[in-house]
Amino acid sequence: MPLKKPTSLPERDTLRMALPSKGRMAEDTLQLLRDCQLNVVKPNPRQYVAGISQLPELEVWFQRATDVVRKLAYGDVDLGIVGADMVAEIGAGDPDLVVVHDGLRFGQCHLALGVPNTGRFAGVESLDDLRARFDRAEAPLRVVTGYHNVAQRFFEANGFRHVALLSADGALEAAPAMGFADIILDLVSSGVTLRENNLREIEGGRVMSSQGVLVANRRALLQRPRLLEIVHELLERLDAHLSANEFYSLVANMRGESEAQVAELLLSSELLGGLQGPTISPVITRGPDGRGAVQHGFYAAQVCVPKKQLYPAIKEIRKLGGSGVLTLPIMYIFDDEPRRWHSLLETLNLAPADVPVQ
Ligand SMILES: Nc1ncnc2c1ncn2[C@@H]1O[C@H](COP(=O)(O)OP(=O)(O)OP(=O)(O)O)[C@@H](O)[C@H]1O
Ligand SMILES: O=P(O)(O)OC[C@H]1O[C@H](OP(=O)(O)OP(=O)(O)O)[C@H](O)[C@@H]1O
Ligand SMILES: [Mg+2]
Repeated sequence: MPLKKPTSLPERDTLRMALPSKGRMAEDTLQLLRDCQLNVVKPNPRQYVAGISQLPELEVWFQRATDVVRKLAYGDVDLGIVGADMVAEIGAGDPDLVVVHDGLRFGQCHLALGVPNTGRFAGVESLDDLRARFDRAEAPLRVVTGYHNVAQRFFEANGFRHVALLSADGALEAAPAMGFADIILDLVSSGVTLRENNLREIEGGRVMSSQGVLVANRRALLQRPRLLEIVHELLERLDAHLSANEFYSLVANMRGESEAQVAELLLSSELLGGLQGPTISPVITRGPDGRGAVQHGFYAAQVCVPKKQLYPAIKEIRKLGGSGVLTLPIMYIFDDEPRRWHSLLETLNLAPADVPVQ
């Protein structure tokens, strides 16, 4: 019989965060935290508890992805990092789970139906086709998946009435060829596994997209002293790193009559407006007397551009008379207050004044 969820939080003095112990998310989670200057120190590889020196009151527990969500739901851990797919499957509709950060930009994949290219399913192009031809009481559609809860909701929402959900612990893509199932519902990222197994996605067959998310236990957020402060710090560090990762900082020499005129030139371009407009500085060179002298008609301009727009931005700078463009990575962008912090406070019905954070 399943254990009923306790009505009060387990008593303990420490705060706990669960991270995936193995699989694809494990190393990327640790790397993300390292990128935020948070080093998880694991005394030895077989040990399941670790610490982060910058957050001494937080214990880190390594758990299988499914257990990260279960333990969050029960309040045995207060925070966790896991794929959104796992939250949907294991924690669906649980009011105790609060997604604090919904886009950690790793573990990107989506859950989708995989339908055989050959045989009875060869002509099925869309979910509507699939329902019209294979949702039959006399021969239910056999779907193998590790995501029974997600699958059940998806098929119900899409009007299927005769689906048999089957289980397997891995290599689901082999099941249709083996004759064990008709189609699969599994994670896809590059699509190679589907393709190599003679399966394909169909129109309307995408179930949900997923990436790493930071999740918390709602009651822990409200009742455990210091947890909200730690969450605030995590959100600040994560967003500072994740948003910096999207941009390059460019420094270029620009010809112009004045700072204002150079600024105007740059602002005339959509690409070069920067995050908050460009920064323009005079260029100082050594004069004949050995002292610094302002070089007239020359300015250094600094702008941030999206990484994907790097080359168009450089062409634009040249078009505006710029030269010598230095391209620098940005480590962190600490903005005023993370947008997700405000959303979290709203979710918890708290006012900013209730949570004094530095
Ligand atoms: N191909 C993929 N590309 C990107 N992310 C993925 C991919 N497969 C899985 N993930 C993400 O990683 C999480 C963990 O999956 P993974 O397959 O590494 O572990 P697992 O299947 O839970 O455990 P095990 O290694 O024991 O099978 C998934 O819940 C999902 O969020
Ligand atoms: O679209 P692709 O890039 O090919 O990735 C999809 C595959 O990745 C996952 O399996 P994984 O490699 O984690 O193996 P597993 O079944 O042992 O978990 C998933 O279950 C798919 O089989
Ligand atoms: Mg897997």
